[in-house]
Amino acid sequence: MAQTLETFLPEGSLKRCIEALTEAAEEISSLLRKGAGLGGLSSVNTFGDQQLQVDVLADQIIETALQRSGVVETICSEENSKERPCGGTGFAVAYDPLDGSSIIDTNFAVGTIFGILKDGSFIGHKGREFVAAGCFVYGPRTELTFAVSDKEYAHQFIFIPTVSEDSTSLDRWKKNHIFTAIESGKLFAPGNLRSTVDNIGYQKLVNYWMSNKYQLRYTGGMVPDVNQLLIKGKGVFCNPASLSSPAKLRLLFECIPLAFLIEKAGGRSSNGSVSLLDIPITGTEERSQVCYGAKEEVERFDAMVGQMFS
Ligand SMILES: O=P(O)(O)OC[C@H]1O[C@](O)(COP(=O)(O)O)[C@@H](O)[C@@H]1O
Repeated sequence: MAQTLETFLPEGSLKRCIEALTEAAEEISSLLRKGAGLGGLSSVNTFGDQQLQVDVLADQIIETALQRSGVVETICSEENSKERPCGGTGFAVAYDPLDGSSIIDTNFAVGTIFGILKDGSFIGHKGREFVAAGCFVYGPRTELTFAVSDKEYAHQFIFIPTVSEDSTSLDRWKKNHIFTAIESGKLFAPGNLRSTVDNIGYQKLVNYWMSNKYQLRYTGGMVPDVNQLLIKGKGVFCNPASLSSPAKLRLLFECIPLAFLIEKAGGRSSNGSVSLLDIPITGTEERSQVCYGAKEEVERFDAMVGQMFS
């Protein structure tokens, strides 16, 4: 019988926190499948992005679930980046409620990204201190891919909406993968390609991938595009910056949690010079260029793109 999240996580506050996130993800997943909230809102988030109704809905669903858990002291999100009380004790949780706003209308896979720290604030900490991080993928299947600090590797669970008398909500999440390595392999997911106009290092790197017949696999959704590196066990994802196309990805809500996942699965992460897990968190609104993938691929990114424009 497949292991479930119920038996994978030891009893305790982290299990309660992950359970709250799964309950929210189940609700968001059903919202998306019903096509709810696709319309734009007049409001913008703290990063100045126009918000979709479903962005704000997902943000509220996660906030409510974390409040109900009683184990979360502080939350902040891409839709509302200010750290704010969550009424519980124990963790600080940072999240991007719905990553891929620009591709929801095209019905591509999107996701929720989260990072958990055992403290009341993220400020002054680093991603390497997180106790757990990961993402929910809302594609043909709804899946959770995450890692915890006191367990090896990264793990994936698929949501099977079964209801039986003696099962808990976490029993609906069945183990379907363990990720132990990300090797070199010819798969590339090149974000912010328009920055190749004035980022010559990135231009040369893209030419390298193409002249070495790398396979292009890019949807424009960070969650499915990074998650594929774990599933395929190979390749490279990047979203570099340039003067004309500055960094857009949010360090705390997107870059660090996915770096935690990739590095637990044996891959590497970088901002062009250091691991994203070694960048001190000085605020909740920082952006960064990113690269994730096999050791060799990330080293090539650092050598050819580096940190010129971030
Ligand atoms: O269009 P680009 O520059 O390739 O960047 C796409 C990136 O921006 C994002 O859409 C940003 O995410 P949001 O949808 O949360 O704003 C990522 O999912 C994706 O990887």
